[in-house]
Amino acid sequence: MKKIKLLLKFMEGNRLLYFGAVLAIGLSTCFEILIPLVLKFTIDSIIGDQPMEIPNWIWNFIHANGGRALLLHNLWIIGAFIIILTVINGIFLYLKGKWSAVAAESVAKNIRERLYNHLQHLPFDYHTKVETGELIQRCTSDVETIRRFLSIQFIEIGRVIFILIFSLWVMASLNGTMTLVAVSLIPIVLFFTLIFFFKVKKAFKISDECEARLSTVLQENLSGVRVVRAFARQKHEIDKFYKKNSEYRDATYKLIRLLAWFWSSSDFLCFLQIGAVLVFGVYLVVNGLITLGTLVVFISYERKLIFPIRQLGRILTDLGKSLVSLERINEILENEIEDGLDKGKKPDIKGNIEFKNVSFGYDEDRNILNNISFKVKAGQTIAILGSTGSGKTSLVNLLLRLYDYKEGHIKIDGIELKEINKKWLRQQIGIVLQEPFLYSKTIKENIGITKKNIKEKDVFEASKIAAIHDVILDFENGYETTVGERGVTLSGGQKQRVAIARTIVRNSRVLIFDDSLSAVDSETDLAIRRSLKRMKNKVTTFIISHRISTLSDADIILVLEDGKIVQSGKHDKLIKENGLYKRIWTIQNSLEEELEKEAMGSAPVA
Ligand SMILES: Nc1ncnc2c1ncn2[C@@H]1O[C@H](COP(=O)(O)OP(=O)(O)OP(=O)(O)O)[C@@H](O)[C@H]1O
Repeated sequence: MKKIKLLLKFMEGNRLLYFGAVLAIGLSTCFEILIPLVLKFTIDSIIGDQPMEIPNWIWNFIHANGGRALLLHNLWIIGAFIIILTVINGIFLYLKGKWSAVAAESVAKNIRERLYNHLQHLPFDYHTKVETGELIQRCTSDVETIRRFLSIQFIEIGRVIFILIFSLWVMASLNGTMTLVAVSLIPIVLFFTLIFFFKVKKAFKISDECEARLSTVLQENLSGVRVVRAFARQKHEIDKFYKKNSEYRDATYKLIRLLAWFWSSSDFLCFLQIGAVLVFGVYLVVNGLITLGTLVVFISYERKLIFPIRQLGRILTDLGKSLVSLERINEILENEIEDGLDKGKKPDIKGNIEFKNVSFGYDEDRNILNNISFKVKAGQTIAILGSTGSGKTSLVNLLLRLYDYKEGHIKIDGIELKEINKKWLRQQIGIVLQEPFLYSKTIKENIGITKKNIKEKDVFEASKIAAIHDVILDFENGYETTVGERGVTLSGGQKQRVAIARTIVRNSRVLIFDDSLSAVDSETDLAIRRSLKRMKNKVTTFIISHRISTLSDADIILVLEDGKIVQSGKHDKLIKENGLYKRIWTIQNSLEEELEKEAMGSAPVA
């Protein structure tokens, strides 16, 4: 019931169109029902000599225009009348098809827009947990299933109801006993259909889930195709795909077997019912209990009645499928959107940041960050070093309020972070993510994507700071060079620098580089950091890096281990302390020395 309500909610704004479609199908059914009655009248009262059981005004009309004799000698008039009825029936069927299709398209558009809108507002955490392939399937295939149901089957339910009412009413008025025979197997067909509906619903769900798993494998494989190639994992990936593909095929086979079994056995029941009408009807005609015309009406109504009832199985199956799709869509919509995204203070951020005894964990029972405290003044650079998984990204994510801290305080310019409007905060703080994502657009569009009406000179300026301007100008199409999906036509370092330019162009007072200089060489890294220092505004900069040379000239360096600050201070102080910083510095220094020696040794003697 909840799902039906949801469906009706999605239909808001299109209900009038659906009402029109239902009306059209009702009128079309009336004309469809009328045609066998005209045949009965022709067989019994024009060709035969039965009394004309027609309304008086029709009788008067026929009588005034030549009577029965005229019709008998001009049977084409009856033929023409039947054609007219068929054409009117066709017009109503056309209107029904048109209106229901327009309404269904509009509903599907509504659902897609609602889903997309909702996905944009779900918390960051949601997107780190769900599979993209699964989401894509829900936004496409599941919406399509609902669209198809609403456009075709939904209205068919109305048709079945109309046929049932009109034909039973006419049949009962013609002959009660024959009507009982005509409907004798209908409860069995209906029962059979309903049982089948419940069985098949489960099979459809399994098949859909298998399809989703298959899309996920495909999507992951295509996104990570370069990793697969680099690690020569093609066989593993192909095996994985084959497995999911076979599971999908098996689930679909099962479904098809069920459907085949249903169609064949229900066909048998339907023809048995038509046969019963035929045999019993012929018996009644032979014994003069009903007319031949009445038998023609019963046979033609029986076909009109029994097949749509059998079709009810298909309709209910599709209804079941649509309800499953609706449930899957609803699962997304039921996720709460990010809390208070546009609520809170919108201070003019200067960049003084303080962490005071901050603790945070993704799960209730495990802290990722413990008792973190430090202060950074506007314009200073703070660097964070730590082993993998020590909590560096988590720490800067807190600053953007992608997650909220559990304990302690984070203050920006003295204002508690939780009081600041999330949307505003994210507009004020620029972050270059660990894995930069570039759109399939030109480099210029990629850099300017976060700012409206951006000026070309600002794009150039940002690119110069990111040390990518000259590289871009060297490309044949310069800034108009289209970047392939995920930026594959650029090198890792170039991609990182375009992403840096994209962040710099926003003129944020706080910048975060989450290991974003890892793919650039030391010289470019230095050039970028120097340009950042020369920027007009005082920018508070967070740099996460594993490379000591990137961190060494920071005003404050934090060393994280297991979510705790184990060392902090300037480079000169830290290299004197025994600890992680000194260890990494020593290793990196000796590596560099070795590389230098190797380079000297291989240099040609002048
Ligand atoms: N969305 C999440 N849900 C649950 N746990 C997470 C989530 N993101 C990160 N973690 C866990 O939190 C811990 C810290 O992760 P984080 O990404 O902050 O580390 P990091 O120091 O930035 O690592 P790296 O240098 O590898 O990027 C890890 O154990 C990680 O598995």
